[in-house]
Amino acid sequence: MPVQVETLSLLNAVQALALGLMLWVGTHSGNGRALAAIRLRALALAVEASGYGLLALQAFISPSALVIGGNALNLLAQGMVVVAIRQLLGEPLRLKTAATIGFLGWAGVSWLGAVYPDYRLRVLWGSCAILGNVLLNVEALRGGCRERDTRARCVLLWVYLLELALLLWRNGSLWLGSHPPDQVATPTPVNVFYVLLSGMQPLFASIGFLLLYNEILRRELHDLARIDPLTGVANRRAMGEASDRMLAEARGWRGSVGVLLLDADHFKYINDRFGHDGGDKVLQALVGHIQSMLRSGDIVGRVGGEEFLVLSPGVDEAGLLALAERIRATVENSPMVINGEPVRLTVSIGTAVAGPGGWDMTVLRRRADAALYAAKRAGRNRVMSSEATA
Ligand SMILES: Nc1nc2c(ncn2[C@@H]2O[C@H](COP(=O)(O)OP(=O)(O)OP(=O)(O)O)[C@@H](O)[C@H]2O)c(=O)[nH]1
Repeated sequence: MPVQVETLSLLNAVQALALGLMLWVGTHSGNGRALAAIRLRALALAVEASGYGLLALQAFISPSALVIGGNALNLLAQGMVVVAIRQLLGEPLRLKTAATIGFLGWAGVSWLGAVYPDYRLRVLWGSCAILGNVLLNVEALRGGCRERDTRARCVLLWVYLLELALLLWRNGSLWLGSHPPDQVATPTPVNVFYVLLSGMQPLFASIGFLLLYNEILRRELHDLARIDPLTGVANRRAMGEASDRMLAEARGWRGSVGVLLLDADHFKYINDRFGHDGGDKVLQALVGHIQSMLRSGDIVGRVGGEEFLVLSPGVDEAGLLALAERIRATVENSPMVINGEPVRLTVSIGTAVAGPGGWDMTVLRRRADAALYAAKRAGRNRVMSSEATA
């Protein structure tokens, strides 16, 4: 069945335009980095559609205008996709690199189309520009097929891999074939297949892009559900998951996990004196002090209003008491200034160590809680071990 490049291009233009419109309208309300990236992708599709539109109208356009205009639109759309993917992933945008690739690609292709016409060199030059953009995308998506929760990155990586294969095949057939065409509109099997597949590419890439958007939103939701919004540390739920993980690991290699339960002393007074906002600032500063004392691998989380849990793998009783004492002393000796007034805060800490014979987090929490209660009763601003209060 004879297939005309113009007809295919028209179909591609309609498809890219429809996809772009759907993405644009579907994300029109709302703000944020991810939505902005989708809208940029939608605009890129509209630009891509214009490129295919030019190819469909080639009978009415001079060949050099087609080369100059068509490639300008194509390369512009590719540059926009590079930026959109990077924006979606939160990677550096590489605007300058994308613009340089686009400009050099367009200038070379235009030269080899209008001034010194050479179709094979023109395709090769344009392919190098496409290769540059694809490599930028692959770099942003790197590692996508390694982890289970980054499957959408993997899908997009495959789409770009197929694009590279298509480029290779097109150039190979041009340089090695016996009767190479002299422009993309010549209806040779290679050209028809190239326009057909490259026309489907926006569809595949858009689906991949939406999958990626979904993956990123899912991860953001996952994180949001596990972060305390006031202090930015793990919340009770995340600490529950972290303690299960840590205890299971330590149990595997017969190690230990230290548990610190820390409560700000007389916090009600701070709220009464400085207001709830002032109290919030004190809690944020307190978290900063705790974090400054932790080793890598230790985790702090907020498990109550002014109550924090620290998990420290691989420590023994003495090490844990030393860590607790360092935190207590740091808080006591670091006066904070709220609304221009100095605030002295102290904390009470209860400790417990998980090890052979005691791996149950509920029991550990209860022991640390009892030690904390003992520290409060003994006058506050002190560390108590569950061993001493057992
Ligand atoms: N600013 C602020 N205050 C909070 C927050 N969550 C809990 N609180 C306050 O923390 C105070 C806790 O008071 P209490 O449980 O009586 O304990 P306390 O005054 O610290 O006394 P002790 O623990 O016995 O030393 C209450 O006033 C709560 O309103 C919060 O997110 N922000």
